[in-house]
Amino acid sequence: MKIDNLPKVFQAAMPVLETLENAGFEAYFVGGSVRDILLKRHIHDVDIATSAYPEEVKSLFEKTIDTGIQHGTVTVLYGNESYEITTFRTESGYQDYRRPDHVTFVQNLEEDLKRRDFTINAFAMNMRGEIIDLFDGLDDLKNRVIRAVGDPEKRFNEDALRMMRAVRFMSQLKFTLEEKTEQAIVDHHELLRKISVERVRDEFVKMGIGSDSRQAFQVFLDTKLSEDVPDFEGKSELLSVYPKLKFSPTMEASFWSIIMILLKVPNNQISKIMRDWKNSNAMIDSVERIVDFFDILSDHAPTDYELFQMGKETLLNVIDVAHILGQPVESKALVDRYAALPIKKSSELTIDGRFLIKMGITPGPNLGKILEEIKKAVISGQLENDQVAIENYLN
Ligand SMILES: Nc1ccn([C@@H]2O[C@H](COP(=O)(O)OP(=O)(O)OP(=O)(O)O)[C@@H](O)[C@H]2O)c(=O)n1
Ligand SMILES: [Mg+2]
Repeated sequence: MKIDNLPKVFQAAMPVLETLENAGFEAYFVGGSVRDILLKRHIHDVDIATSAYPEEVKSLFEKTIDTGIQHGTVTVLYGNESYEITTFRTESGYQDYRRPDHVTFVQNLEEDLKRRDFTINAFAMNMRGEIIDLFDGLDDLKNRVIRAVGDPEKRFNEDALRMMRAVRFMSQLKFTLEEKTEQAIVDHHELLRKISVERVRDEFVKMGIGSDSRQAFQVFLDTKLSEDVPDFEGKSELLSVYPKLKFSPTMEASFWSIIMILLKVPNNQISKIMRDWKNSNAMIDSVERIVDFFDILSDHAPTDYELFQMGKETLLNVIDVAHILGQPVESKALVDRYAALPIKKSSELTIDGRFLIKMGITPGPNLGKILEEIKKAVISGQLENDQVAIENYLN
């Protein structure tokens, strides 16, 4: 099979492959980008595999970074892009179920593709757009099946995170899980405990916001993978409720907020669960805000001032969450109202504290109150955002 008219991301990388081929090496696009071009999905980054050793790759390009040189990966900066170029390798002697503790470079593409997790992730594509499919991945793509390359038990023992990747891809791609691959997860789910929470979390979130999260969550439960992710109060209820949701959240913060709302987690305990999953402080803050404003929106139509406080991003998240939880909100009206607010940020006020002091108001908490009152009046349209108007208003 051959792909004509390769998308721009591949075109831009052509000179890199060409340089490697002209120097007598083999070079291919591999991994998710080849899968995604075959599925006509958006391609976010392209990975390259080559028969050249890392030192040889480095000698061929002007700007390189030693990304993971002991594992064979060099990043090449070319044009405005960067490409991870990895020497063909096998991975033997996995010890911690996470990373190869020993990689062996090989001269042969087949060996490299054999070590990969799923047939749909084990394609290679050369410069001419020809697809190399050694494990019938094209059939699996057609039948929309996630199937391990070779022996699934081996693949999961090499890297237990792959079990989470399996359910994540089910959700993202709306694929089903091949029987033996699923059985191997049932038999080995507890290996997931050896993987860092951060890596598990990233897959968990991708599963939660994928387009078929219901089906994927169900398999996540059925295979008992769910027993090997951070434990928290209400986890089992959550996991059984989630597949019943009709839609998938579109954003990571919405996903976590839905979890908190479904579990009725009090706002002051949100950070505990979020921290168990090793979320960043920024993510924790967003989720707390979304849950707060979701409560407000459930209670009454937000005032202009509340809309201002929410900000565009939180508003979109709250709408996302409300939609999925089946709570009717007039999302277009809200977004339009937000867009029509006289100011979107406090810094857009034409006056500030210093202006008020110059007007003779004494610094202190009272000044803050007056400033806030002016802001409210401007936001609600009672007062023009204009220095003279504000001066008159205060006198
Ligand atoms: N645990 C893993 C992770 C990756 N891979 C291989 O390395 C490729 C690139 O990995 P990565 O970028 O993590 O995943 P993608 O499949 O590209 O998915 P995404 O679109 O999310 O990047 C995968 O396609 C697969 O061939 C693997 O075999 N086992
Ligand atoms: Mg990738």
